[in-house]
Amino acid sequence: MDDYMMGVISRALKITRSFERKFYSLLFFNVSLLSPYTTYRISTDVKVRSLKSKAAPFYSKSREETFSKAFPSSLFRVQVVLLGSKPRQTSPAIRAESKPSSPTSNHNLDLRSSLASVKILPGNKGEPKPRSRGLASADLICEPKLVYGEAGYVLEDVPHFADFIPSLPTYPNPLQDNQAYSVVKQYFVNKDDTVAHKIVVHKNNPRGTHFRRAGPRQKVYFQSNEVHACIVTCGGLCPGLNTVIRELVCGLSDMYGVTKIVGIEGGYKGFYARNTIPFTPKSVNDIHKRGGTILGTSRGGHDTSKIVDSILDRGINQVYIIGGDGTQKGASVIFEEIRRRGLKVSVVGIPKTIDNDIAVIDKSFGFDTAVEEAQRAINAAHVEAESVENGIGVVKLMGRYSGFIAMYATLASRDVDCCLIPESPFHLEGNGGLFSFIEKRLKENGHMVIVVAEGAGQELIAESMRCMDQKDASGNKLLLDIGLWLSQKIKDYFSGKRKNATINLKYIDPTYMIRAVPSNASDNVYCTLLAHSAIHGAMAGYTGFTVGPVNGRHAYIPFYRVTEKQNKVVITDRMWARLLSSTNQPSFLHQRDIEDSGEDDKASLEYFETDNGHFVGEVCDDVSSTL
Ligand SMILES: Nc1ncnc2c1ncn2[C@@H]1O[C@H](COP(=O)(O)OP(=O)(O)OP(=O)(O)O)[C@@H](O)[C@H]1O
Ligand SMILES: O=P(O)(O)OC[C@H]1O[C@](O)(CO)[C@@H](O)[C@@H]1O
Ligand SMILES: [Mg+2]
Repeated sequence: MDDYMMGVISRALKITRSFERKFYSLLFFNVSLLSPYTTYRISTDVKVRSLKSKAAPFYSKSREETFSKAFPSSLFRVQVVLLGSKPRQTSPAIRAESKPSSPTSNHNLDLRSSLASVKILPGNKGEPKPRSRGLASADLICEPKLVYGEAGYVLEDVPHFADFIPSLPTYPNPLQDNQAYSVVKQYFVNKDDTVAHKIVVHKNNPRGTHFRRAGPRQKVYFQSNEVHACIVTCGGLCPGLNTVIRELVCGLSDMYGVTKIVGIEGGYKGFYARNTIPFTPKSVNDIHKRGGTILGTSRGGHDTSKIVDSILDRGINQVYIIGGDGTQKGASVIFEEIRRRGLKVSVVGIPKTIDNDIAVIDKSFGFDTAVEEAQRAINAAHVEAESVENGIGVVKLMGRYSGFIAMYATLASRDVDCCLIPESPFHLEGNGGLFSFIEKRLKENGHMVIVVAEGAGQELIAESMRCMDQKDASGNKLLLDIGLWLSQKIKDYFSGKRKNATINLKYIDPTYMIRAVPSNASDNVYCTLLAHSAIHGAMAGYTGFTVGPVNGRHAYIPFYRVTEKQNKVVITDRMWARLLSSTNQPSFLHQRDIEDSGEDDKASLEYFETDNGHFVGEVCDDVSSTL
C-alpha cells in the first residue's frame, strides 16, 4: 500500500475511533461524514475498503484506481467496516451521504456488517460544518445526502429506493408511448440535472447548493397496475388544496395509467381512524372550483407507527402528503419509519401554506390567491375610511410568523398607509410610534388604512394582557387577536382625556374568508406542476422529499431543508424597503434590529463557510429578496 492510501486509511481510522470515544457528541460534528441508511454501532475493530467493493478491504493498486476515479479529485471517500462484537441496543440510526456508484451496498442494516461511507477532504480541512439545528439524537436520521462536485458544487440529494432496497426492477416510463407527451422533444429530464439554490452568483463564488431537478425519468420503479397511491391533506386550509388533489389523481391516471388512488380523510389521524375514499379522474373533475379540501384536514393526531401500519395494511405504495411545515415534519418521520422497515413506499410532500413561510421554494400555492383576495378587504376598508371624517380602516390578514401576505397585499394595493408584520416589532406610544404616525396621516389625508398580519405585535398584547401561552393540537402557538386589540388601543388613544378627537374606525377580519376561496388561475397551474413533479419523482423511485420551484425550476428538496427553518420577511431587505417607501410609515427599526438581522444571516452562512472566506451557501431563504 502506498503513502497516499495509508494517509486515507489513517484518517478514516481516526474518525472512526473518535466515534468510539465520544459517540453522541461526535455524531453531531461528524454526521455529514456518514453514509445513508446505515445503522452505526460502536466498533472495536476497523477495516477499510473501497466503495466499489463489498467484499475485500482495498489494499491493492487496482482498488485504489477505481476509488479515485469515482469521485472528484478534491474529495476522497472510503468505506469503513465497523465490526462490533456486542452491538449496543440504543444506537441511533443515521444516514448522510449517498453512494450512487454502489447503491445496493448500503441497504444492509445488519449491525455486524454495516458500512459507513466516510468522506475525507485533503488534510481534513474545509469539511462543511453540519448545520446545528439543536435536534435531539432521533432527528439525526434526517442528515443530508450530499454529493460534491468541482468548483464548490454541492448536490443536496433526496433519498431513493435504491439506497435501501437492493435489486429493484425498473421499467420503461409509459410516458414514452403517451400520445400527448411522446411528441415532446427531450421530455425526460437528464438524470444529472440539478437546480441551483442561489441564482445570483459572483465570478469567484463556489457553485453552492443544488437540488435534484424534478420531472419524468426514462426508467420508473413502478408498473402502472402495481401503484396504489393515497393522498392526505393536513394543517390549515389554503386555496388550491383541491386543485392539487385533482391534479394528483388525473396526473397519475393520465400520465402513468394508475387506477388505484384513494384519499385519506381528515388529515394524519385519518390513516388509522377513518376509511379511505376511492378517487377517479371523474370523481375529482370539478373539485378545483371549490375552496377547502374535499378530504378534510386536521391538526395533531400524528401517530407514526399507526400511520405506517395503516399504509402497509392497505397495500399503499405511494403516499402524497399535502401540508405546511408541521405536515412536512410528519411526512419526514413517516418516511424514516418506512425506510427503517425497508418498504417500497414513496413518501412525497407537497408544500402547502397560505403564509408562504416554507423555506427554499419560491412561493407556496394559494399565496397569490390570498394576496388577490385580500385586495377586496383592503378596498372595502379604504372606501369606508375615506367616506368619513378621520376614518381609519384596520384589516387583519393571515401570517402566523411571516408577514408575506400583508406585505404583498400592501404593495399591490397602494391604499395602505401602514403595514404591521411579525418580523417588524412596533411600538404605539412616543416619537416614531404608531399613534403619532396615525395622527400625522389623518392630518395629511383625513383617513388611513392599516394592514396588520395576525402574528404582528403579539408581544405587545401579551405584555398588556398578561396572557399565558396557548397551543393548538399540533403545538402551534395560538395567537391573540391583534386586530381587535389594536383597534381598541387606537380608539382609547384618541378618546383619551388629552386627545378627545373623533375618529371613525372600522375593523375588518377577512382571514378565514380569504383562506376558504378556491385558487385563482395562476395558482391552479402552479398546483398542476407541483402534482406532476411529485408523481414523476415517486414513479422514478425517489422518496422522502418535498417538491417545489427553486428559482423557477421545480426540484426535489430533502424534507429537512423545508422543515429546519421558516421563511420570513427580511426587514433589512429591499422588498420591505419598497413597502416602507410606498407607505411612508415609520420603520420602527432600531440600530439593534438591523444588527440582529445581520447576525441571523451570519448564522445561516456558517455551515457553508470555507477556508478562503467565501460562502458556498445561501444567506437566507427570503422570498422577498428575489428582486
Ligand atoms: N414535528 C412533527 N412531527 C410529526 N408530526 C407533526 C410534527 N409537527 C406537526 N405534525 C403533524 O402535522 C400535521 C399538521 O401540522 P400543523 O397543524 O402544524 O400544520 P402545518 O402542516 O404546519 O400547516 P399550516 O401551519 O400551514 O396550517 C398535524 O397533524 C401534526 O400532528
Ligand atoms: O386553522 P386554524 O387552526 O385556525 O389556524 C390558523 C392559522 O393557520 C394558518 O392559516 C396557516 O398556518 C395561519 O395563517 C393561521 O394563523
Ligand atoms: Mg405550520
